[in-house]
Amino acid sequence: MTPAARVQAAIEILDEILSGAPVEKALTGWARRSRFAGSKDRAAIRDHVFDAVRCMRSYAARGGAVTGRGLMLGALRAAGEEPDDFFSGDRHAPAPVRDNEVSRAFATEAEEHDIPEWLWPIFERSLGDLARPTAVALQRRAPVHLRVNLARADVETAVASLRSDGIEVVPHPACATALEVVSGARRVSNGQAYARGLVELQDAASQAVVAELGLKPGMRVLDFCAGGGGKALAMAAHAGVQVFAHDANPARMRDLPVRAGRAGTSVTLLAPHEVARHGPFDLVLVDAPCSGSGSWRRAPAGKWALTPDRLTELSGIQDSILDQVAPLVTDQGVLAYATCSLLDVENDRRVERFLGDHAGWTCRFRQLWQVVHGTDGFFAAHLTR
Ligand SMILES: C[S@@+](CC[C@H](N)C(=O)[O-])C[C@H]1O[C@@H](n2cnc3c(N)ncnc32)[C@H](O)[C@@H]1O
Repeated sequence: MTPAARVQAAIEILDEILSGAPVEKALTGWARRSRFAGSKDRAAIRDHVFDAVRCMRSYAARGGAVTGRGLMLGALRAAGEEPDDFFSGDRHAPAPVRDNEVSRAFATEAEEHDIPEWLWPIFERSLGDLARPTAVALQRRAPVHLRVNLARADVETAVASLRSDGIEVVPHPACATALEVVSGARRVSNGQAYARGLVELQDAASQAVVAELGLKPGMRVLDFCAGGGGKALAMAAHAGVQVFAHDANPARMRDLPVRAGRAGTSVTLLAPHEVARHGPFDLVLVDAPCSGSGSWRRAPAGKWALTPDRLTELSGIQDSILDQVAPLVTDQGVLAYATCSLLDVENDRRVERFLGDHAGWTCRFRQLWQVVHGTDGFFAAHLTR
């Protein structure tokens, strides 16, 4: 496909997304209908689409319309490309740019920085001086991070194995197990290092959240919101730690046993009615459902789907999960609360609410990992009696 044909494909996919289709579904639907496209074409089109969803507001302003065409026109202008080189009207290329398809000045800072208008005051209050640089970082692609699975290999062995797969990495400062892929990212999931369980795909801040838990041999820990099990697996890589996993939606943990097997570790899945009978636990991790604002680079549609009502609803869910798990923690144990959110209403304010309602508990650790420091945005607090 020509570069212009890739732009035309992105326009069609973006129009589907703007009509309400989920991003992945729109991309796979297009790929299924377009067997002529090679893997490089698909990857380039995917990048166009994700870039445009990340920068939906600013590209629409630069492109003059909230349409697939407007977004791609805005994308080319933002990148300093000459739109006429792509919008040529040639076969498979978009039609030529019309006189009324002009760029306009940004109406607000939120528009310029691709944050929903209603959220900007909360974003600014939460991040202070880092609000603008964080919003800019969220407009860009996320790096690919790997976790070295210490249950299978040390860092040197994993790096050597990745190199023989054609993947170059550098250590990431957020955590001793974290590597950042500098080339060959698309080879990771088909490589030997991954197949043999030496590495897992996991953001460095997610790894750092687990590294800060102070896991020691003999501990029994519960991952209460285990989902796909990224953190449960990272905890299970610690020798002598017994990991239990639970999720309100157990189907989300479906792949966890296979992933644990590949990693040479073990995680015991608990159905909701089994949790209390296995408690209390030395550590309960609540990796809570949240806005996902810290990972909007990877899942940018979440940025536009969030509403004030949903944010309020999430706070209620976060509070009720914390209340529910507090009795599952041993007297000397730790309740670790984590979110991949940058917003104070999901982080500090939830901790303050918990401490206000639960006499005798204190917060002995609190940290926000910042997107501007090269990881997803993540928050963690350790609550003890
Ligand atoms: C942020 S995700 C977890 C990600 C996962 N820990 C990881 O590292 O891959 C939050 C999870 O919480 C689950 N969840 C939502 N409400 C819950 C509840 N009331 N109790 C337990 N889990 C819940 C969701 O199904 C979702 O899988």
